[in-house]
Amino acid sequence: MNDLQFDPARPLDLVAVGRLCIDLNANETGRPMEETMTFTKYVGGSPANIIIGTARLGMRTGFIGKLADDQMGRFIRSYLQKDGIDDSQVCVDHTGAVTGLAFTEIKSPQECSILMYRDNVADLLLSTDEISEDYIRQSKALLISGTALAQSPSREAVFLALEFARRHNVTVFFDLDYRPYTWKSAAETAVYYNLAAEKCDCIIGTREEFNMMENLYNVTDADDEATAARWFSQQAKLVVIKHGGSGSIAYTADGLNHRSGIFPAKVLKTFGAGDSYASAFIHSLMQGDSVSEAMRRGSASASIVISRHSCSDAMPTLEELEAFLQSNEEVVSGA
Ligand SMILES: Nc1ncnc2c1ncn2[C@@H]1O[C@H](COP(=O)(O)OP(=O)(O)OP(=O)(O)O)[C@@H](O)[C@H]1O
Ligand SMILES: O=C(O)C[C@@H](O)[C@H](O)C(=O)CO
Repeated sequence: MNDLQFDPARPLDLVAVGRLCIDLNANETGRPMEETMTFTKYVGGSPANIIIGTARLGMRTGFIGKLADDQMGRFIRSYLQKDGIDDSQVCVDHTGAVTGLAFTEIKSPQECSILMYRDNVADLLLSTDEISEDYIRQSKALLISGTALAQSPSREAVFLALEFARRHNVTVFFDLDYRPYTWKSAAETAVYYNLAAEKCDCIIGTREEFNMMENLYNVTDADDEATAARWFSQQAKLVVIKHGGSGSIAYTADGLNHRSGIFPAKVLKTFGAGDSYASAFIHSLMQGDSVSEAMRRGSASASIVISRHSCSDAMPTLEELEAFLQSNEEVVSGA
């Protein structure tokens, strides 16, 4: 059982804060970036992908972020609007900052990588005066994502959003979303991740991301239970540790753990797995499902997205997810 509370009187279900970017995914798969000639453009950035996923599943969503004043920024805004995501708190930079670009290389289903262009990006210029307490208090839940903590002023903006969420009993989900290229040093990264995580109700990350927070370098046998216990001594009521193709494990504050397997997929590329997992997991939990059911749905959504070309556009609708669950079996191997 999890103790997360969602106030039914709030008009919004989930508000995300953080980066809105562009993914340029290689059209020619099975070859290195050097030989890739064409790419397809999609909205990207982990919190953007997650909010798109939850909107597709029927949640009432909003986004707090900053866009570049360029064609890419306008493309992102119109995409959010098309999916019914409230963009009233998405502001526009006027200093000449640019939209972050992620070029993806799909050498094989197992060998995917991302080449980032993130100098002077607009998303990291979100500032505290662009965070509305009144907006945050209208939502049942807030999603934060680690990359927004990498630099000021975005870092302080996220901490202010966290403070407003705490003040108004808005449940906070933290998707760790650790992207090393955005950070200066491992020690600095861990400090800010820990400061944020101690204020969050539900923490979702891969084993490697939790290792980073615990300053465990080159450790292959870290203890999931000890990790969860560390966060239960703070604000957390639910800790989800993902193990890629081996599934995931969630811990609840009552001392129970819940294991999920995977839905075998015809993998096209692995990125986007985490974001699609998070969106269906959060949606399911907020519908009142058990933690185990939420994990099952997260795994199913991940399986759908890794078999498709994009991360955002590939997010399933509720009908697609239900149909997938009807016709596919989860395989549990033990995370
Ligand atoms: N090869 C796979 N086949 C089927 N499902 C998978 C596979 N890899 C991952 N998943 C599903 O996706 C979930 C999240 O995967 P993972 O641990 O790779 O997250 P992540 O590293 O955050 O993803 P991302 O690559 O998007 O950053 C897993 O718990 C699992 O349910
Ligand atoms: O911004 C990034 O780090 C890349 C994302 O845009 C991309 O969609 C992804 O990797 C999803 O997990």
